[in-house]
Amino acid sequence: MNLDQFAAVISGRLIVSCQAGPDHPLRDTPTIARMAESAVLGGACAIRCGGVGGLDDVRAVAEAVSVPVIGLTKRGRTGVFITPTVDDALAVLEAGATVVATDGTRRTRPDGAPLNRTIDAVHTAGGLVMADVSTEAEGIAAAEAGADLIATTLSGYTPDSPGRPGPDLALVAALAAALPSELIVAEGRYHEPAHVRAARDAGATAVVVGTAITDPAWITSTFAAAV
Ligand SMILES: CC(=O)N[C@H](C=O)[C@@H](O)[C@H](O)[C@H](O)COP(=O)(O)O
Repeated sequence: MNLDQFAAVISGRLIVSCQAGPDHPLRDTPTIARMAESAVLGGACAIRCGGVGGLDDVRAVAEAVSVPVIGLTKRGRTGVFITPTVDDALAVLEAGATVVATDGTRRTRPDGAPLNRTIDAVHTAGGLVMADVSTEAEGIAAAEAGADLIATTLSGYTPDSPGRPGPDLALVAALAAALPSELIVAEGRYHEPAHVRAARDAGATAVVVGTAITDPAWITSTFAAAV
């Protein structure tokens, strides 16, 4: 699938992130695949997956659903941890992803290669790249490096971006203004449909929702708190 085709699939649509942490009761590859199928039934145009479930999750989801998969692996939780090396990115593509999500910040990567090395390798292998950034400057640099999509995924999770309880709509608006011809994806702490609408109004091409759809423990806690 080329970039124009992928853009047509996701424009104005919801992407669902199907992941579960290492100690979560749903941390099981077939369960993640069924979660992805359920998300597609509900209207997800693409599935983001992998994470600590790694390549097994990417493979299983790509087999289970007909929509495109945005795949990633995670190495730890500090520094550059989302699909951090060229080899990781190629393995994600090989596992069946249409798009490889990778850290798009300007921090040193574990293999020492600059971001554009990963982007070029994925492009050569026929894939697309989503750069997960935390600031406007990182998004601009990632676009210059050739990333196909710029996502706000890492806002609140790097030393350069303050933590916050809700989504970073200001970053969505800043990226959309600075990069009018790029695909801007809003991701990170979109917990309500109103947040998703606000991201679209701020200029996001598409919005990724994870926890609020796929983590029953988190969902239960929001109801439990209201009792
Ligand atoms: C920072 C990081 O590691 N984010 C990860 C990226 O894949 C996932 O753990 C998030 O669940 C995903 O970004 C969706 O966000 P939320 O679950 O907040 O809707």
